[in-house]
Amino acid sequence: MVLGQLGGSISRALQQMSNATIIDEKVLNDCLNEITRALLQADVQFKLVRDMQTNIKKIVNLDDLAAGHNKRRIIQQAIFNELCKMLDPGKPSFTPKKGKTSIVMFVGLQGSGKTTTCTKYAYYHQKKGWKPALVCADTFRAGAFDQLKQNATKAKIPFYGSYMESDPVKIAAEGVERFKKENCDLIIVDTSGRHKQEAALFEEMRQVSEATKPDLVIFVMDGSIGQAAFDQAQAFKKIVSVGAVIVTKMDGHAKGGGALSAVAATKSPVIFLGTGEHMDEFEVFDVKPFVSRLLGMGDWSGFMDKIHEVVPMDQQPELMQKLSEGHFTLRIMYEQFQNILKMGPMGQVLSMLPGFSAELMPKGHEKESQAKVKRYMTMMDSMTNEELDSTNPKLMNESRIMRIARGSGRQVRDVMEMLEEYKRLAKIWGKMKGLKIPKGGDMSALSRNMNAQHMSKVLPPQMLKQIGKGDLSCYRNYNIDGCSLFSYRTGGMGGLQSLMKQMGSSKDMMSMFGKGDK
Ligand SMILES: Nc1nc2c(ncn2[C@@H]2O[C@H](COP(=O)(O)OP(=O)(O)OP(=O)(O)O)[C@@H](O)[C@H]2O)c(=O)[nH]1
Repeated sequence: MVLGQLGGSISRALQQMSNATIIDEKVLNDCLNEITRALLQADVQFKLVRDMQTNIKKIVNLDDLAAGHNKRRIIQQAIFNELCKMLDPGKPSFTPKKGKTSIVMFVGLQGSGKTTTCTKYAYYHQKKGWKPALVCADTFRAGAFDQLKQNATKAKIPFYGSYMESDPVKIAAEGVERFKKENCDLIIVDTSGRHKQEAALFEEMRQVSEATKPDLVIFVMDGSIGQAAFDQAQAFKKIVSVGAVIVTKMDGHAKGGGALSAVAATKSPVIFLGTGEHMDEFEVFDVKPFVSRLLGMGDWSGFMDKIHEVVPMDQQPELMQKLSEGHFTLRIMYEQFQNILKMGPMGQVLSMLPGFSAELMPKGHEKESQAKVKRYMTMMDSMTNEELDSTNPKLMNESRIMRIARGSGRQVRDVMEMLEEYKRLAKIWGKMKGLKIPKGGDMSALSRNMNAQHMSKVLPPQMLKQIGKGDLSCYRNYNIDGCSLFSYRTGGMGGLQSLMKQMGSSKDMMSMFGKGDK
């Protein structure tokens, strides 16, 4: 994702500034010019970038800063604030309430990903216990209704549309009426898209809006449209009251800067990002953690949320209990591998950690790591329950190893390698023995109290050392190996502690850049 490149360029500019012995006007200007270049390359509108530069210069008056002030921190904070300001229109969008009927209308150009996003939006809410429904008021594109019907059926979401009726306004009104009667709490109306901004599309859109009286109009924008984003978003805003933006295709070549422009044009917040064609490739958009990640400052809370997301809540206390008793079995390793695969691209997850940006993660290694994890899991699929649940290393004798190799179509040495990995991990996890589990198994309490010591258990010692040195270049070559991911949970406090010192305590950092400790 090109947005990763933007983050990388901004982090590098900040890093270069930090390397300078004295921070004077020239160093500040060089840093700002570098950031300006990066933003323009990412398709952020020129005026926005220029305003940002002027604002930062106004805030950071080097002459006024008394000696002893941490100029780097002040500059970094100013850049952080300005980027947040660009993405935060100052007022939140209308938020539908579960159990109370809300009508949400989707608008956007043809191919922006409206229909796909409608289903993702419905699916996201359905998973959270809502009763969503989809109405297809796109009568312009022949396959639109079929597409929506197919997606909705897959996700078991009720839908409404017609092959015969050609009046989108009539369909929209009928669909909304029907689902109101059925007590759906989130009625989503998909509208037609056209090649470009044309009068007929806008008139139709206005009429659909008038007939359905949406509580929220979401403008769906293809993240790769670049500089055109501002005008396009503004044109839609003039006709219907756009209240929120969803930027799609952020997984592809999207430069992402268009998102910033769309916010400025519609004065509406980005609420989600589309990150793939699949139903669950949909991320809630949160300004501060997003900018933190862009600047390579990490997003602790996002990282922990991701972990909570993939380790089922009901498994967390049980897992911790077993680990605290010193029981690390092959089954636990298997379940952990499953969780890792669910976590999604490693680069994306690691970009939530301070010092990382998605760009710094070598792409090629992700596939390799995943293939290795999958290979290990295939071998474990050929094991008996007794083997999976045992903590006795002697159980795995020669004949069992040969049987597993045969059963999984792998070589004996592959099975040996997997068992070696298990032993290594068992040793590491053995250190969890005696861990105090929060009362009632409340794992979120554990993560809320996250500090340097906890983080040191999830990061590899080499990485901690490099983070401490502030040397990000190493990540280009850092061999992210799916299996050594587990070794991230061991040792190496020094680096992280010094990082924390540089940035203030983790608590400071979270309240400054993220959601903060609750
Ligand atoms: N990679 C990627 N593809 C996406 C994403 N969102 C949508 N798409 C794809 O973009 C294409 C167009 O998406 P649609 O949902 O049909 O777009 P639309 O805006 O409804 O199009 P019209 O109905 O013609 O206006 C499809 O191939 C989708 O699979 C995304 O976040 N990432």
